[in-house]
Amino acid sequence: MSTLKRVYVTRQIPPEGLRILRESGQVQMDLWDSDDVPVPREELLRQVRGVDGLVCVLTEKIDTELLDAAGPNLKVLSTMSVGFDHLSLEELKKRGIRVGYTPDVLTDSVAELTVALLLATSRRLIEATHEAKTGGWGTWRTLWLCGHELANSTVGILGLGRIGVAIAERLAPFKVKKFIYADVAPRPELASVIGAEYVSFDELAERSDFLAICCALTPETKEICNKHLFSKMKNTSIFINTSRGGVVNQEDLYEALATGQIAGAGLDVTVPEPLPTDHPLFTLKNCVILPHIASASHTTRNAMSAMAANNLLQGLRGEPMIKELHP
Ligand SMILES: O=C(O)[C@H](O)CO
Repeated sequence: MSTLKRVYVTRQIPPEGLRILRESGQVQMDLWDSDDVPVPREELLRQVRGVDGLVCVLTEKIDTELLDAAGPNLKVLSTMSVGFDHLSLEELKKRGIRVGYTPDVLTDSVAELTVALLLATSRRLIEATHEAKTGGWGTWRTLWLCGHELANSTVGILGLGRIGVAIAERLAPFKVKKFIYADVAPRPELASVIGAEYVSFDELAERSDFLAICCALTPETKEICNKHLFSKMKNTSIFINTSRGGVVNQEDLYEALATGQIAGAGLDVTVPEPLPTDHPLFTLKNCVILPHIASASHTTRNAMSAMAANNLLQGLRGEPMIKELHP
């Protein structure tokens, strides 16, 4: 009888992770062999039947239905993501299923992209290239395409963790005057790295010239960025979200951008994803929307896939994982 553990991988993850799984000699792996199309739900429910381990990405909802379909053999779930709002943690815990995820390895890439998005939004780069390409570039004009600069600004971070610190470290050389942050509790150790001041949620909104959203999506943070927050922000402020779309009330954000309540927004994440091309946010010049690419560098995606594979194998061996979520 084979001692290989049965594993299903819900996406063609980057090569490093697949290599680790294939060469482990530990698993018999089935794979949804596409990166372009997520595994259809029906197919997923069929494929997970009786598996010992599952590697997923953030497009798969790991909920009661799926765990019921998998059955009692399932002992380890490994998600190739730092975010875990697609997982029913309570249900996983109840069933004693161990959960691996991939923090840290993506911090640099996400921080880098956040800075790029912030600059693209505040200095109106997308509008500017569009104007240059489509004949809007007349004479040099004194106030045309003026944006907002980081020098002497106050940068606010909602949810100070590894990524927020990494963003601040990258922004500091732009001569930011002050970093402030809000969170459920002060994070003195992390804050001291970037000299950030702990403030209330309202103060964060009122004082930030740039507001970077870095908190996880949880029931507490769902749509926490809504008209209350936007109404307290300055009309010169830039709002940047690279965490999860669900932390923002998009109708309220649209209103704030369309009425000039805030100056601009850069979003790498939306609800839903993909955001329909006829969504009102796409009509706004002061809203830059990216298709969830914050961790999308070759190095990082391979590192995430390797970590997801190693987490799974360690979990199946009953060893500590490199990065395990303890719900
Ligand atoms: O949760 C994550 O890992 C990011 O959103 C995608 O890399």
